[in-house]
Amino acid sequence: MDSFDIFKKLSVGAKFKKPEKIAIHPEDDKSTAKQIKVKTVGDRVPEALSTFDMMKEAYSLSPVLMENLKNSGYTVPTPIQTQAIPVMLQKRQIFACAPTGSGKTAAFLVPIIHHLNKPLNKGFRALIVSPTRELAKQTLRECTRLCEGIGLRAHTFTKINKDKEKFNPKLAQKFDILIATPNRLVFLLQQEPPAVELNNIEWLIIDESDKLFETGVRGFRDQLAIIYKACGPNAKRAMFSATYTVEVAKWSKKNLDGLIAVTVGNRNTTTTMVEQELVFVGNEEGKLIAMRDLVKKGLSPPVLIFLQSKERAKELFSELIYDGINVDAIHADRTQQQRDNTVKAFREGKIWVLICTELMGRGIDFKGVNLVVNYDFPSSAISYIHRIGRTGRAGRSGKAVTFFTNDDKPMLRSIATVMRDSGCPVPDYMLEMKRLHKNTRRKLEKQSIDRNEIRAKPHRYHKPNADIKDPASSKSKKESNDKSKKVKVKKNLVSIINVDQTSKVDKKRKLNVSKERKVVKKTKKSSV
Ligand SMILES: Nc1ncnc2c1ncn2[C@@H]1O[C@H](COP(=O)(O)OP(=O)(O)OP(=O)(O)O)[C@@H](O)[C@H]1O
Repeated sequence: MDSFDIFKKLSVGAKFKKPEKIAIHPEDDKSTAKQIKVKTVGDRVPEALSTFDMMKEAYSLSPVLMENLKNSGYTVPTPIQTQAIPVMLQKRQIFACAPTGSGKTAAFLVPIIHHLNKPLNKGFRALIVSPTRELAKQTLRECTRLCEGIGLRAHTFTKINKDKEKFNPKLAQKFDILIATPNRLVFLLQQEPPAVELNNIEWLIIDESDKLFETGVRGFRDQLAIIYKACGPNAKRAMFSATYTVEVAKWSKKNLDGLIAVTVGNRNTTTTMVEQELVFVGNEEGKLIAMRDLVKKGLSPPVLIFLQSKERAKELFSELIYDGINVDAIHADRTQQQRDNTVKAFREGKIWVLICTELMGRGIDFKGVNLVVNYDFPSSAISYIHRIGRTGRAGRSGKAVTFFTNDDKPMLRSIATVMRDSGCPVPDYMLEMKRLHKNTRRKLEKQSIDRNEIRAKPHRYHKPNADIKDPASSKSKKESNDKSKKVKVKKNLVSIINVDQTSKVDKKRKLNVSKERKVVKKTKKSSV
């Protein structure tokens, strides 16, 4: 029996039957469409659209915009679009919650493009706030596509053209729509004089609103307060997200006059298009074995692999690149240019497996991702929903595999509950596990688990799991450090031997691995 057979014996992974295909469009399948409930709360809710043509008749949508929708392949509105578009076309403020990959971007872009109508040369009139630069760029692409032939121009800030961003009223006047991350925007707003003018904003869209309301390290909430103030009291606001949090709902109810809340399907569930699997892997070595087994069985690219930190993303990259997998990694330690290149290469199919952190967990729309692997267990149910939502988008099916170890037990119940609520059968024992107190859960969500390094060789001196006694744990730290150094040196020798047998690109990437390993060792703190 080899190590993999042992792993299989140990595994209590739950394999789930593939969900039935559910229609993204009401017309695709009338019976299933009825199951996608669109709930609204608010006064005088506008009639939902059943076709895009209804917008032309009821709201005189421009033929060019209608044509652009058609050219994007949008022939029938998705459930969120059926309701959010008419709400915004009537200039009502909205709080919208709809599953991942269900077309929320077009749901807010179409009404703002309609309202802005044509370029006025008076600067930004609509602002879309996105949590990451990658998402901002993606939204810019969709916006540019939908604005074609209308003359409206959208802009996003990047670090690369930092200098050009210095207050330049002429440059800013050419643009109508600004798509920005809160960090960058607040930085520019706080320049003396402000490097960006938001006085004319008519629509303020907060994409991934629950993320931006998190009171995290970056203090998104404080940043949003600065942005709101800069936009002035007349800007209409719209909040969009795939996940619901009480904080955003309460804030919206209190602050948005005439609010209409729109919810598609059940709150905080995953899309039904994703087949979900939870796999117990014992410990960190088990994860690598399980990962290699997935490869052995045959991966169907594109594949996304999520890790909890940039250090771990680098470590897994170092392992998988040796296996000859067409892999790359994206995380906060890479330059903006490197991140852009990696995203582009993955979109173009030049990279098949992309290792990433929470940075890519939200909003990113890679076409046709077949598999999401949660190599590290997500820190919260919300994170799980967004991560696995990178597959099963726009009516396509997908698969998500989540590895867990003994260390992940405390959060297992909440993920299992999301799976059950999304229609996946889960073993009863997971649902019967102890429910964590709200405060404990929040604390756990904020701190990432201290995990052993990802390495092919067994960890002779790894942190012992609760159930496994490690005979080496009593040895002095110095001794174990010395031994692990020896293993590292050996591995680097192996990499040099392999380099000769590979292509030029692989040679370069593999040689970088040794350098990256050293950096990983130094920066052991966990962040994306
Ligand atoms: N009416 C439509 N018909 C067909 N495809 C659509 C339609 N609207 C949007 N799409 C496509 O669906 C995919 C997902 O859309 P989008 O990225 O807006 O999802 P989302 O709801 O914002 O997801 P997330 O919550 O993950 O950010 C995109 O590829 C988009 O082009």
